[in-house]
Amino acid sequence: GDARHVLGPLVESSAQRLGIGDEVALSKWDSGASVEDVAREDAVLANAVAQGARANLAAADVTRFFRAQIEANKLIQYTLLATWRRTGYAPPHAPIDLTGTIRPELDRLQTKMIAELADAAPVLESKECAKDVARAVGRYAFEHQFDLAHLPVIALDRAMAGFCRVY
Ligand SMILES: O=C(O)C(=O)C[C@]1(C(=O)O)C=C[C@@H](O)C=C1
Repeated sequence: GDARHVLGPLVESSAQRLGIGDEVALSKWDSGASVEDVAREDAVLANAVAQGARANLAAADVTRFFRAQIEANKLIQYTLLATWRRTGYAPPHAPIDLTGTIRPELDRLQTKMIAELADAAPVLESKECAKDVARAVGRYAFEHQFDLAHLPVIALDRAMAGFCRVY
């Protein structure tokens, strides 16, 4: 139905955002910086609320959504870093510029996600919101042949849990 149509792009973008989390984790492995950067989180949320307002999205809906996106990103990072710490090494990679390259990439993706959030806004009013979201993630997993217990899917459920007003 309609929910399926409008939630698909948001789920795809959320998965893309989590994929960038892999890069962020590698940069933090190299720099030794903490996963959590509260000042950056505040900047991400403030920017999202401002962009959301121009798309007629309520601050509460935008904040709840991007908070969950950030929490899911940290889940990915903590899991990857712990895995690398246990083995003693991370996958080989070229130097990563978090502030010059990765965060601007997250910012560009966010602009796209605000538009997708606006397209999906009618689902917020549905009593089936949470079910629709859970099914949208399930469809993504099925299409990509990911097991539901696979970390990217677990993180995607976490990331999308902020979409609905009640989840
Ligand atoms: O930019 C970072 O340093 C990230 O780790 C990414 C991110 C995010 O999801 O936007 C996640 C955790 C940090 O607390 C801040 C922001």
